[in-house]
Amino acid sequence: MIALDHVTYAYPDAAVTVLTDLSLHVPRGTLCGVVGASGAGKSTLAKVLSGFVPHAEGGELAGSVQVGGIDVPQTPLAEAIEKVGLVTQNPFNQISGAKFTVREEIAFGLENLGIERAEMIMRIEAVGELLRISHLMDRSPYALSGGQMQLVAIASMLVMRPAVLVMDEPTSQLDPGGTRMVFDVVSELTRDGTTVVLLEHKLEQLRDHADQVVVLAGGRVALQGEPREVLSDERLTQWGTGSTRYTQAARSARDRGLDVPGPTPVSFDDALLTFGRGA
Ligand SMILES: Nc1ncnc2c1ncn2[C@@H]1O[C@H](COP(=O)(O)OP(=O)(O)OP(=O)(O)O)[C@@H](O)[C@H]1O
Repeated sequence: MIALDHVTYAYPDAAVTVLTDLSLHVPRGTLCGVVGASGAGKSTLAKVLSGFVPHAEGGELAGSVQVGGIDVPQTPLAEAIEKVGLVTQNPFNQISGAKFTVREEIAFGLENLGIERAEMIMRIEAVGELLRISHLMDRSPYALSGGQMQLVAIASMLVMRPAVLVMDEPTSQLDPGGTRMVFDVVSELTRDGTTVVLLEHKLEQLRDHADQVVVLAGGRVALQGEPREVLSDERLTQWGTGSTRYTQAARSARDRGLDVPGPTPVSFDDALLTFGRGA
């Protein structure tokens, strides 16, 4: 469903490449988490996957980018958007600026897709309930809190039902309850066949929800695999991603000679099982 092969990219007039000979394959219906230090190129990868690079930002892109059945660099952005939805890091940038209410804002993409009115109404109501924003529908998109705006930005993408969703830190402005809800919604979408790439710093959430995790470092995929294995890898510190408090606690216990059985825990649930108090 996603096949990037030997992708190299530099922004216009930049002396160095941000992505260098990067290859990444993600099967359909997978929730793929991407982690990496600040500046590792996560947002750039999101823009490559969705076509904003190079279509909107220019620059030099080499290699092959196949996403949701299309060759992204060869497909006009307006068409690519139908297949690959991008939730940007800053929801304020995603608001169209052309609509007076949240309902109209969420309808904006559907209008461009030519979806008929009854279907549009049905989809908007459904996404409003799913993300618990039905009560905001008549508000101005600019009279929302950062977290509410983030949910509206996510709703605007989900409502178009793209085959692939790329989400760049979609829960950065949400409280823990909102974060859990978004991760649960996204997991549910993958069960229905949507492929999701989630660029994220919240390692515990990725451990609990992702099917696979990718570490970006030096413009390449440094590591890719099962979430617990990847997120407890000792090299994460050297790659600038850090580790969760549960991983740190287990390591420090081992350093003091204590017996911490099994694989290193990453999340609270892992820690419960590791210390024998699970289920
Ligand atoms: N429009 C641009 N023009 C030139 N350089 C850019 C542009 N956008 C990003 N960069 C550079 O590309 C590199 C990767 O940036 P990117 O935003 O992709 O990293 P990131 O991993 O998403 O970081 P963060 O976690 O801080 O969001 C950085 O060195 C950044 O300065």
